[in-house]
Amino acid sequence: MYSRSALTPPTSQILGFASAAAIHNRSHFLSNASCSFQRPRVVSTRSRNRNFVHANIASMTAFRKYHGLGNDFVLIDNRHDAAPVLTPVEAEKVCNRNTGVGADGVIFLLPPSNPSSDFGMRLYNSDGTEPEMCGNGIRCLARFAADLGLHGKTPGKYVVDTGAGEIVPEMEPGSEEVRVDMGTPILEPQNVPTKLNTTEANGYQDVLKGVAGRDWTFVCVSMGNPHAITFVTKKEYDDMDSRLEAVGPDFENHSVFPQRTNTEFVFERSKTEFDMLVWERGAGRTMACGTGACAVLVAAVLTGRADKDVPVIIHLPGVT
Ligand SMILES: N[C@H](CCC[C@H](N)C(=O)O)C(=O)O
Repeated sequence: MYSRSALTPPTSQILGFASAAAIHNRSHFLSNASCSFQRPRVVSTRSRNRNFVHANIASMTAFRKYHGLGNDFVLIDNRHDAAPVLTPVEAEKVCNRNTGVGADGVIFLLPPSNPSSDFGMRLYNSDGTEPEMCGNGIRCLARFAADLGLHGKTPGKYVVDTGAGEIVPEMEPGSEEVRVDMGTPILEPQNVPTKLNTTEANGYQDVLKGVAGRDWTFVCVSMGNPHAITFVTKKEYDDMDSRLEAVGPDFENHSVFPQRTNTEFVFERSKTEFDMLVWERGAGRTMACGTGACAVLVAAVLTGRADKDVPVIIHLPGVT
């Protein structure tokens, strides 16, 4: 569940998380086999009536696993090089939940790209594509940096270069919680980007026709990455939950979203409580989506479903 402070001028997004990320910070290792990326190949052989297990481990890449409200990531300390140590294809293999470590993405803690920042962040979705920003991901990055004993120029915060500009996660001393101002939402359709006419003159909404067997009214918002938000009835919400894997890609890859899109299906319980189902660009169904939660709040305010000065709660399936 996201506890969401109200929109504060200039409609920046303070993303407070009701339940701090449960942090899994046991170090793990990935093997980089010379010919292709594989996990340590563990071969069980039978010899002299005993089972032998050989781990074929070539070079190693240390990582730690973190999640924010179930949105989980492999984190790699990549400060030694401005380029991620894994390729998108290798990252995709790492994210595979059957043959890899399993994650929604791989996040790289990079050296800063300008003197005013402390670190850089790049990430690959589980399909190997690279998004501009990740709300839960940057929270996990902040915890990762703190667990590594790293400090920013200003105590209690890290200034991080991202594809969406400088983002500053903050950590209360001694607290597990990481809060982050997600910046100002982008609403101009051409900058989301979307070909839908979700302009202010059009009430920030437009209809996408003929997807998953019906038409949908969308609000489109960028938090550095594109989001398409549609408000549905409880019955429609539950129906979408049952067929999200089947139809999610139809929204994600629709031609009205030139850079694809994250899609949020939202049921309005009240002006202060919403249920959010998300099909993420490049990651599919995830338990939570930080930029998505921000985009949903913005869409609710723009359509009069929430008051920008009143905090709201966004409920996520499977997260209590
Ligand atoms: N899949 C997203 C990036 C991760 C966003 C989400 N995990 C978050 O917490 O904001 C995209 O391609 O835009």
